[in-house]
Amino acid sequence: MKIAVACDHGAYEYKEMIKEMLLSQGHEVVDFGTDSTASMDYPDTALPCAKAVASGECERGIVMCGTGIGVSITANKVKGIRCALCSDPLSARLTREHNDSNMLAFGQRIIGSEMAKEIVNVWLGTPFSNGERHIQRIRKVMAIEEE
Ligand SMILES: O=C(CO)[C@H](O)[C@H](O)[C@H](O)COP(=O)(O)O
Repeated sequence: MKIAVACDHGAYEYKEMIKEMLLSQGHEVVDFGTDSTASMDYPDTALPCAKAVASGECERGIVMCGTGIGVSITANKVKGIRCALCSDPLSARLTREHNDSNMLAFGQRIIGSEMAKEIVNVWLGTPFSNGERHIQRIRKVMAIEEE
C-alpha cells in the first residue's frame, strides 16, 4: 500500500518509528515531514499529507502530533478525507468498518509506542464492512462537503 505520513515536532519520533514499521512490512511510504523535533506548525505537514490522500496519490494517510488533535482537525478540512483520531485498537477497527476512514491520527503525548503500532496495524488490516447503513451515513457526510 502507498501510505502518506506526516507529523509535527511533538510526534517526530513516532513518525519515524511508524515509517520504519511500514517500510519493513513492504509498504511504500511518502513522508511529508517534519524532519526534526524543532517546533513547527502541524498544518504545514498535515495538509499536504491529506491532499496526497484526497488526490489518490496515496491510498491512506497517517498523521501524528502531540495529541493527534491538531493534525486530525487539519486533515478533515480537506474534501474527501475521513481522518479518525484513535487511541485504542477497537476504535481503529471500527473506524475502518463503519467510517471507511482513509486517514488515521494519534498523539505521541497520549499513547505508548506499542499501542501506536498496534493501532496502525489494526487500522491498515481492517476492511470497510460495506454495510448499507454505513454507506448511507458516509454519503451524508460527503454531501456536507458540497454545501
Ligand atoms: O495540536 C496539538 C494539540 O492538540 C498538538 O498536540 C501539537 O503537537 C501541540 O499543540 C504542540 O505543542 P507545543 O507546545 O508547541 O509543543
